[in-house]
Amino acid sequence: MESLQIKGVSKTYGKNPALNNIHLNIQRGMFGLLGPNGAGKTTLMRILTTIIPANKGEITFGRYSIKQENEFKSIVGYLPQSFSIYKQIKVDEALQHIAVLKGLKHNIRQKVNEVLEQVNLLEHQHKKIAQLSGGMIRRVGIAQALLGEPQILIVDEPTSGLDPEERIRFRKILRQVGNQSIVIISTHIVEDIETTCDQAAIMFNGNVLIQGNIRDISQAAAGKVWETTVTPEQFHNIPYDWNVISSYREEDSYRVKTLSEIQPENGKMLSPSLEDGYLYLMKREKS
Ligand SMILES: Nc1ncnc2c1ncn2[C@@H]1O[C@H](COP(=O)(O)OP(=O)(O)OP(=O)(O)O)[C@@H](O)[C@H]1O
Repeated sequence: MESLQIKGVSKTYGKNPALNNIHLNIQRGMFGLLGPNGAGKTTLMRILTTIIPANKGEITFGRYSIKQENEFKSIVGYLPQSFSIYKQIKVDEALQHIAVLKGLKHNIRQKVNEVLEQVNLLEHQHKKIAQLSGGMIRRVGIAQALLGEPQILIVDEPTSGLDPEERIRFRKILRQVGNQSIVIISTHIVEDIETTCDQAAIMFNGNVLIQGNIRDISQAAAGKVWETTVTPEQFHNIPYDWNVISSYREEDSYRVKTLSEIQPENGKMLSPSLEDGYLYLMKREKS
């Protein structure tokens, strides 16, 4: 099975480095790119979509190389975070127009219907974009990215701004696409990755800190996640260096989850989640 191979990719803006010698090997399925603002995720996605060139490195997918820009572009679909579309046009007309711009020549109406079906918008095809909710517009965004049957689909901040129901629906659509193609989602919402992805990479300051399956990344925090039960008074005076990740209110106490190299008093060790692994790696990099 072909994989997307990113080898030694670097990018600077003027003198400022944005990506430092990135290596990633991405297989079919859902792949998460996780990192805080400024980590370099958008830069990497813009390189993959050939919007900007890398300064160094190689990117290939089977016989396709990013050096043959137009050919490579034809196998990539992209939904940018800032996807917007003219509001006074109907859904099907908008997609037919985009299909032509993408260079599709035959059976355009049928191909538009297929992608509308994939994103559950077939019944809304004759509505104007202005009549759709934010979540539905985002699904139109996925539909346009799917035109041309890309082998690699890249989605930036897939669920930001969506309500919980639409978020779940959107993740489901991405997972369906991930059965046949590579889907790369870039986000700082850990839950998006935890609920949809098989594999992920964590980026920070232009570097890949770790790549692997979700469990492996979670394990970065193994032996460092603790749960302690405290009184309300103790809870309100928790020192900053406890590194509280989350807390749950019980009837007359609080359960507090913390990140620590050493066992806190009465601390019970927990098995780490992806968020714990991510927070641990961030803390390690920043200290
Ligand atoms: N067009 C640009 N010109 C100059 N510097 C840029 C440009 N785009 C990004 N950068 C810088 O490159 C670095 C990586 O930014 P990038 O947008 O790729 O990160 P990100 O992980 O996508 O962050 P965010 O989640 O905020 O979009 C940052 O230091 C950013 O300031």
